Amino acid sequence: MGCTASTPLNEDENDPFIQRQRANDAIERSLLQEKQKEKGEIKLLLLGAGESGKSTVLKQLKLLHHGGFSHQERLQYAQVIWADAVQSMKILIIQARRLGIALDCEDPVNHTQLFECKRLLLSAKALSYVNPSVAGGSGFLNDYVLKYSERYEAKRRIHSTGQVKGLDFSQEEEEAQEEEEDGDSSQPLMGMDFKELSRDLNDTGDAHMFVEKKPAASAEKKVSRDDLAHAVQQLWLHDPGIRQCFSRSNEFQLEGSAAYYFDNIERFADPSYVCSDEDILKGRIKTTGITETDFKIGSSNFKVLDAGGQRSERKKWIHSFQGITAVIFVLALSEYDQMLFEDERVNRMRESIMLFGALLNSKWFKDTPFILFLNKTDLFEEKVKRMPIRKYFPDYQGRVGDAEAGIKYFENIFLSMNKSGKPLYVKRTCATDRESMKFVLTAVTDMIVQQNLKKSGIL
Ligand SMILES: Nc1nc2c(ncn2[C@@H]2O[C@H](COP(=O)(O)OP(=O)(O)OP(=O)(O)O)[C@@H](O)[C@H]2O)c(=O)[nH]1
Ligand SMILES: [Mg+2]
Repeated sequence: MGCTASTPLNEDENDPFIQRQRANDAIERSLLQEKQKEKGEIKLLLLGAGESGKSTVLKQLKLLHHGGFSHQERLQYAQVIWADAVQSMKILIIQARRLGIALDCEDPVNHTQLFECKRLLLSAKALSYVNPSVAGGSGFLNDYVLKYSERYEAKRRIHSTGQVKGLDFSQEEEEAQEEEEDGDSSQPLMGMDFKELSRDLNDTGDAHMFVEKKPAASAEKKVSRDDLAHAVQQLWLHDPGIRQCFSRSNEFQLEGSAAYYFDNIERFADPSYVCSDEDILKGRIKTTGITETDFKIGSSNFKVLDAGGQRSERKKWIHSFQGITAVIFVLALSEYDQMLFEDERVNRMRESIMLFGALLNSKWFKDTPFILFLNKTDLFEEKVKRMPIRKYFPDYQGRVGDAEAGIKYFENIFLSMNKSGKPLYVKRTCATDRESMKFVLTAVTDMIVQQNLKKSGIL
């Protein structure tokens, strides 16, 4: 006979008290497991202004630790890049007119072929070449229409105060409420079907994109993707005015990877094209909300949160501020001469400086280490050769074309924002480059693991 009392099993199971007790035990056990899991988990939060490269950093982590991209993602990016390539070339034509840049393609007598390419392109509806379900469904379509909508742009300007916005969440919440009450600028487009969206993008309301209306007779005939790709390529390679306009793209909004799209347009013209890793790193899909991705790095569990960086997205950030092990703030160094997409009166670099200061010194991150990625170094090194930093930051003393002096200058501005003297690490990055990012991300994740172990008293 053993010393533990054995009770008949059937009697126990029917006893409501014991049943309740067992249910409670199970709940407690699972809460404890959850807590233990969270305790060991490292939470990294990617923050920064829109287009700074946060999602590209996440993509590099996926390549390193998540087995890369899914087939679905490869198909999705092929659709999105194709539509953006066509739209970006249209933008260059229209902006050249606005900036008074002479284009060969406007000359039907001496440049008949280029003229025809331009005509084809301006009459094409970018969205009608996209399979909306593969491209990301109605969410993508809504975002796409808003991105290129002249009417929405005008509304953005009217609504904006032109002031740099920090992290006054109560104010952001109020504004969101107001927008809802007087009809959120983005809402009327939500939930519309593809045909309506496509029409909306092409009607006279978005006139600056579609100044040249095609004749009714040719409206029925859809230009083939190959012909459209050829038109983009010809304009890119053979119209010097297009290149000149491209070199002034800091004066308007253009996709950061537009040159890559044009250089590779033939590949993207194939409707069944499956994107390479490099294509996905160069492609852009704006993040809305906050995505969470789990990684197993060495023996540590990481949760990486990627937040949408545009102003309208920032009111959602606060929901992810708790329990963060480290913040990675991504800055696009090359954007010192560009204005925000959300408000073309605000310099992107200045917005990032203010945003960084507000986050670094906020009560939420009092004890949280920050890692600053000085990103887009490749674009920055090219840009400083032709665009003086002093034009936008008058107190800059370095030589024109001196990339090192330029990086140091901005780095010092960011370091000087650190009021509490808490840990702040700086890394120079080119988030689209696999080799260098492998190195940077390995160093960063190792450092975070070490610090986390120290903090929890294990080291
Ligand atoms: N040349 C170059 N392009 C980069 C670099 N980092 C990011 N990009 C490109 O910049 C664009 C925007 O990058 P994203 O990672 O989507 O930016 P984001 O910060 O996630 O933007 P939001 O989601 O709007 O907040 C993409 O086309 C990227 O390929 C870089 O270091 N060099
Ligand atoms: Mg993003």
